[in-house]
Amino acid sequence: MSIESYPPVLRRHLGGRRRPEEEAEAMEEANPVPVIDLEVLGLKEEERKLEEACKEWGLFRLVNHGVPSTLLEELQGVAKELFALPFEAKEGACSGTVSYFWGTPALTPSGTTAITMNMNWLEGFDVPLSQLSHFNPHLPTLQSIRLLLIDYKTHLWRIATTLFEAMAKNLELDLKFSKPYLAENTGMVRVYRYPHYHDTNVGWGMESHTDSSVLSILNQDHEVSGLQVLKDDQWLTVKPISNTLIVNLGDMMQAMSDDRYKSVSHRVSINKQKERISICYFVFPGEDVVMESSKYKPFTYNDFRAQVQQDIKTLGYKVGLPRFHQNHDQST
Ligand SMILES: O=C(O)CCC(=O)C(=O)O
Ligand SMILES: [Fe+2]
Repeated sequence: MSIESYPPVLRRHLGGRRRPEEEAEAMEEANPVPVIDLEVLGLKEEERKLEEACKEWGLFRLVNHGVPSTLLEELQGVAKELFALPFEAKEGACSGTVSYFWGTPALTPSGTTAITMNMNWLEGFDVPLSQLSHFNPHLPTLQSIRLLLIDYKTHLWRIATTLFEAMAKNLELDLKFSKPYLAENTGMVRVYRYPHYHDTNVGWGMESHTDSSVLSILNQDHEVSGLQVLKDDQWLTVKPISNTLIVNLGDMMQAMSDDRYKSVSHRVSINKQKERISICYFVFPGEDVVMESSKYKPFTYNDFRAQVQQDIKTLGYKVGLPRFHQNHDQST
């Protein structure tokens, strides 16, 4: 048998990459996720902690973030209600700006969908935050989410800019150039539900990946665990703790930091007993802003997204940043 005879998506699993199932998992107690306090981020000691978290983990837990705990809980509650609606109601509720998706099957090169091992056990709503005022759904639960998001998005942008400026300072980036690397109008929220299932070997809630964003901010279920982060070759389960947010760094942050900061690999496991809700925010560079760094060729986020989409279509997976490396051979 020659491995080259397999479609790329299958080679990836056979060709020496470790299968996620074979890797040990542990709770984060043994190696706790770093905690950053937003209220004292101006202090030297907290800046140092942030620097270490960005370098060593690419992920941290944010406390004293200023979002009322009632708002975080209401978002979780209304999302739960929304997903509890019949499938047809959810499918029929969206048009235009907000979309409903499930399973995210991979595309074959011909464009037809194929059920592959990349099937994610989830359903979700995609909400571009800049479009909230044009979105006027009939479904009362979707309308409630919309109203909560109008409030939440102000907090998200405040948190994202505060963290970004602290990171830019640590990295000694010139804010004059790097400010457009974080653009408010690119902000989007994905509201997910991961169904529970007794046999967790059927797959993943979401397979191992890095985010393409600059920063991602997660309001994860306060009770049901699922999010796992790769740290020193070990998968750690990130504990659900109420009134805290999880922040992870994406590919764009890794690029602008010249690889000093880490776009962290993470995934979501299926829970045996309970479904899990998460409300995730992603923010990106302005679409046509050229990212300059010493490790990568200059590229815009548009270039990056197009390449990711093409790789998913033809190879079945995201290659991501290595495609843009200064010495990357385009033929591979
Ligand atoms: O649901 C989560 O906790 C994580 C979701 C995620 O990683 C993503 O949407 O990129
Ligand atoms: Fe992610």
